[in-house]
Amino acid sequence: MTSSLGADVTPYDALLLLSFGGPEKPEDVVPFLENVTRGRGIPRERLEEVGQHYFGFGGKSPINDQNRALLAALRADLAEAGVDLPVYWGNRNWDPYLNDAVEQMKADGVQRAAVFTTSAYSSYSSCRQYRENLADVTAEVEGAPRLDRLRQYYNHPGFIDPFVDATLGCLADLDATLRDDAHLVFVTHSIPTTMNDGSGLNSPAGGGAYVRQHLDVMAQVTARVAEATGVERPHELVYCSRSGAPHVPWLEPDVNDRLAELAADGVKAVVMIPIGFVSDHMEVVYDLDTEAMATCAELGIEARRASTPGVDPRFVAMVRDLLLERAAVVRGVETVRRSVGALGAGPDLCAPGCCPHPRAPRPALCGRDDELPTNDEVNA
Ligand SMILES: CC1=C(CCC(=O)O)c2cc3nc(cc4[nH]c(cc5[nH]c(cc1n2)c(C)c5CCC(=O)O)c(CCC(=O)O)c4C)C(CCC(=O)O)=C3C
Ligand SMILES: [Fe+2]
Repeated sequence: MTSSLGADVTPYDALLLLSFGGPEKPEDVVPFLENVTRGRGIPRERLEEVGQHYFGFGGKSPINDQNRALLAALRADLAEAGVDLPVYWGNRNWDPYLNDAVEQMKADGVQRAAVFTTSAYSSYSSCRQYRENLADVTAEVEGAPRLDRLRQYYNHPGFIDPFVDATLGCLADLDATLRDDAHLVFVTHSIPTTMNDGSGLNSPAGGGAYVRQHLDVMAQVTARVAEATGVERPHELVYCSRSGAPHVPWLEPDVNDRLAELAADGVKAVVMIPIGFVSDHMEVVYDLDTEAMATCAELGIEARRASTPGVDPRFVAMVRDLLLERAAVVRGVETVRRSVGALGAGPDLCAPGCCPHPRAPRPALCGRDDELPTNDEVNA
């Protein structure tokens, strides 16, 4: 994917990769879970269960190595495109922490950084919570660089195209007798239904954006796969990784429950497409590759799991595209905002009150409701 945007990243003097973070060894697991769930009322049993998922993988989440690979790929891509920009990496919940990255940027004299998050969709957990962390770090680190979060990219071709190819690869890998009737099972992280209701609130898209955005991605991938194979396949969106108290409704159906229904309906093969995840997180390697795959084996369903974008060159180039696009916007230069599907490119700044905190409002950066005097002129 070549960008028509050139290589001018002015006024940015750094790019920050902002991710979730994950444990790297058994001793990390409990403190990591404490970081993630502080003040969130997740039942003890659920935490123990999730801890077991991590211990089952030697206490190491795949997410940090995925980010190290992305960091290296980003640096190589930028260098090759003639973009001279340092790239930093910080996590919300584990080392290397966001605060340390911002301290380092400050020490290096960075004035204004673009921030790419490893989270593609709108919702409190996938968008505003990252913006709250940016507000926190800006408040905590005196003289911190200004931080501009890059827009949502769930419908950018650099995110969609790798899923299309990954799905085609899985179909090709299935026995020819199963291929045409295989179901496309799109999977994302479940969230509380109230969190989905608030997702995108007050923006032109309206509430419920989390699910709507996923349905749009599903429609795109399904149509492209049909075009490439000449076969229209049944498809649907299901969820994994539900947590929280049992009486609180979360998005359903759970992938395992739905697989059981599909088997009962005579479905013999599925391709699971983890469109909720930009790379192989614990949810992908445990909830899908371990648990859902075991469910399929029990049910006699032949299953494949499509790969995540990871370090696909198109996904990596997308980050550069978003960066150059935003830099052009800030400079007041007309630019193309690439997107596919029905919903259009998302805004640079979030709408006031969108994706609200489930309990108590907190300052968040990169919105039109910033309580801190940043980003205002971007929107002017
Ligand atoms: C929408 C969404 C994404 C996708 C967007 C994004 O990527 O940000 C995401 C990503 C991730 N979630 C992750 C891990 C966890 N999430 C938890 C808890 C929760 N997630 C939620 C939602 C999401 N989560 C919610 C509504 C909760 C309930 C508590 C709360 O309201 O916050 C818990 C607590 C235990 C549990 O309850 O499961 C853990 C350990 C990891 C790291 C994985 C690794 O190690 O590879 C990643 C990438
Ligand atoms: Fe999560």
